[in-house]
Amino acid sequence: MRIHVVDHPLVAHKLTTLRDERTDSPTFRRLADELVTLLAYEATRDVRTEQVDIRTPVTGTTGVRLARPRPLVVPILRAGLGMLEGLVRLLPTAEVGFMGMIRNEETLQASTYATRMPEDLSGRQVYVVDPMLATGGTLIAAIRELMKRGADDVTAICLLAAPEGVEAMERELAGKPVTVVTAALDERLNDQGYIVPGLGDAGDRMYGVVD
Ligand SMILES: O=P(O)(O)OC[C@H]1O[C@H](OP(=O)(O)OP(=O)(O)O)[C@H](O)[C@@H]1O
Ligand SMILES: O=c1cc[nH]c(=O)[nH]1
Ligand SMILES: [Mg+2]
Repeated sequence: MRIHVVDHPLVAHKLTTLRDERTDSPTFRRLADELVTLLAYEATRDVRTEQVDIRTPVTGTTGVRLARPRPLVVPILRAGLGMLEGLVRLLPTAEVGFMGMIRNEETLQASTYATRMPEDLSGRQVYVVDPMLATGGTLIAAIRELMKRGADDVTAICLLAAPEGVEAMERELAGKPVTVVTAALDERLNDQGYIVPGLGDAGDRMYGVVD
């Protein structure tokens, strides 16, 4: 597994406002959208392309376009939904699959309540988006499901990652073709499994508190 922490002043600036408890939901959603677009630049570095012959108004030339099969983007509901548009804007040929997952706040175990994506992902590049990589339970389960369906190259784009979650992914997905791109690797998890300093509950901050 590869991890890439994007070190860029614009990313750091936007992330600081995102973390700030005074940032309201509309601003939080806008910043999450902007941040995924910046992270996508790094995350799509190895997106597959094919050569194409075109004519400019001046001459013929050879360029590239996104290859088939199309990449698949998978937001992990709820909070991952806030990162979807920012990514598909840059990957116009991508298809979109959905996974609804929830972490039990007592046991910290992740469970899946909805899945809607192709059964056969053989040969597909998949981009999973979820703002928070905390214990790693959610992302590990999601990536296992994608690989069970045949995905051969998975990139996870997160806004924040905890060292505990990165270690769990390295242990559980050792040797798998997985890359994690994140805006920051934070200090640790607290006793409730929240990332420190973190930004709180990403889903609640985007969409409001659910009982
Ligand atoms: O790495 P983990 O310890 O598994 O935690 C990370 C998960 O927790 C959050 O989702 P949550 O369960 O709060 O669902 P929500 O997006 O509906 O709020 C977050 O968006 C991740 O999916
Ligand atoms: O800090 C955290 C950890 C898990 N999920 C969140 O939304 N925030
Ligand atoms: Mg949540």
